[in-house]
Amino acid sequence: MTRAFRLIVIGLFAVAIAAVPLLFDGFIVTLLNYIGIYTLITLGLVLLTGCGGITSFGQAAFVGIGAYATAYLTTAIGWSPWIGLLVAIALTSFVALALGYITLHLGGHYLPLTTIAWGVAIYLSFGNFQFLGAHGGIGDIPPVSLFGYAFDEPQKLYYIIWAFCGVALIAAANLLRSRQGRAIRALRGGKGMSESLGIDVFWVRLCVFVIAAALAGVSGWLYAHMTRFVSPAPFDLKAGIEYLLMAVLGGAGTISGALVGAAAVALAKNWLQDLLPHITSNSANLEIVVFGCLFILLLHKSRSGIVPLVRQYLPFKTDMTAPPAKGSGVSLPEIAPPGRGSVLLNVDGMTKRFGGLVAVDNVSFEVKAGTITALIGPNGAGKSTSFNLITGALKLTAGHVTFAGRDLSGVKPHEVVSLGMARTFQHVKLRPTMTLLENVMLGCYQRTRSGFIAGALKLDGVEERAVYNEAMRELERVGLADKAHDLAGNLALGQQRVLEVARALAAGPLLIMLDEPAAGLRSLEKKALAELLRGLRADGKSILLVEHDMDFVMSLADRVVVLDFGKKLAEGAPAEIQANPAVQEAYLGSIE
Ligand SMILES: Nc1ncnc2c1ncn2[C@@H]1O[C@H](COP(=O)(O)OP(=O)(O)OP(=O)(O)O)[C@@H](O)[C@H]1O
Repeated sequence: MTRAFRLIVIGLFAVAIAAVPLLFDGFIVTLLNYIGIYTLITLGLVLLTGCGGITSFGQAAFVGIGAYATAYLTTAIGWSPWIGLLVAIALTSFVALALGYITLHLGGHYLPLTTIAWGVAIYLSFGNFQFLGAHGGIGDIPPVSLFGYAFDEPQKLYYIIWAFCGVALIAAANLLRSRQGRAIRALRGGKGMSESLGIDVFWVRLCVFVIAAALAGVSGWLYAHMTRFVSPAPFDLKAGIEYLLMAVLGGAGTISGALVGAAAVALAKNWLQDLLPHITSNSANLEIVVFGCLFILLLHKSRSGIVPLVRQYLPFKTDMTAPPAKGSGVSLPEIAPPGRGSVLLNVDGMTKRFGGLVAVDNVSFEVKAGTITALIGPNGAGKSTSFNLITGALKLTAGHVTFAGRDLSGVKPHEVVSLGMARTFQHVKLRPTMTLLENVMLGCYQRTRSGFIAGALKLDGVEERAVYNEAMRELERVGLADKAHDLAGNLALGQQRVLEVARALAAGPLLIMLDEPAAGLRSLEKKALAELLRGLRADGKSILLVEHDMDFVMSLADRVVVLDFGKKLAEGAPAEIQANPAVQEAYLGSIE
């Protein structure tokens, strides 16, 4: 979708929204008010669950905190609802910060389970605090007013609700296109991939968790001043599940999905509330059953939700990538390369035990600046484990790794890339739903600084242009520039490996660590890759590679280190290694 077309769509949507209270009755306006309030909560879940992969059943509790905060302050203390808004945002953010700090390091299904636990705990607390009116709740909440004008009717508050929605939708869309937005979208690729790009996974997860909670808090504030009454019931676990359903139904990874999902569930609920009493006297329970069936149907038909399903049939594609850069006055910071031939990486007595298994046993070697070093050996020899130890993805049991003169013990995995070390993986780790360009732009993460606010407010234009230019340069270098706007998931495996190399290069590394880069490549592609690596060496880059294709290795490497059963078996120039009887027996003989 072109920028102009997108602006026209947004403009028409804004005009339509603005006209509604003038054209429709109170019932429709109230329904739209609820849709707007739900959209804010769902938008948080789009960022948190759809993009960041963190499933939360507890968002209703944050809505409750926002609602109760303003209800209490405006009724018991008599403060302005606008102060109530600030406190609602601050309180939900603070509670999210505390809960996130304690729980977000958990993986798998443990984290969603904790969201149920704290969601229920917060909901139950509302009913137990006397100063919050216990189960009776708080009534007589004043309306929001601005310069003496009270937004005391649904038709009036409608504009406030949709103004908040509009700002939040645009800010979230900007955020997802920015540096930190790409980091959020990378989270689903796993910790190993994100950390290798320099992303502090815990910190990004915490930030997106707080943003989602703050959006729920704002929604709670709007809810309190719309209904003018709060009680615990609307903030229970069932509501939390419904919000999650909205996000999944709309399209959990899409901004417009928040609006579509919120509208779909609100309309369906409304329709069911009219219909079900004709069928049963216990319509509330049947409503849940119908929702459950709809959910199952959706997961069968389109797991990614309504928006991605509809998008397949649209005549244009949406592209999250920054527009082509105009002007080239900015460039990303480079790390000064060490003198050619100086020791860049020193591995000394590196050892790793997994229980009783010694996967890497007292291995030592060096990589000199401007050279290609290959790490070879039979399956299970400890090559990938060595990579993970050097990059900090695994902790050493014993030994030292020194890079560019710095001892890496104590350096966190996501900090290593900023020292000038970038890597690829034996099993390719890309984001298949992001374009090639976005995947490579992710590689620039550590060379840039824009934060969440800069991204949401689009204050990062200069840096984004530089990132775009750098990513295109690396895609051209590896021969994938013509596919820059395609999805990475549509590439053949060989090309995905090459894309990973481009992403590693975008980090501006001194040392590029390639784990089986030629696996799955056809012979012409291998030749092109070998040429690329020679070119990088000529530019002063150092390369450490693990590879099973011996023709590829021997024609390329300056030095070869052979591992066998975790131990270093031999080290030398390719010709020496090929002539080494021990290596012949342990490895080279067996692969011919
Ligand atoms: N996380 C882990 N826990 C336990 N054992 C592991 C772990 N990772 C690797 N190993 C074991 O360590 C040994 C070395 O594995 P590694 O993957 O480093 O070998 P490799 O040389 O890269 O092999 P390949 O060429 O097949 O990739 C193997 O015996 C493997 O089973």
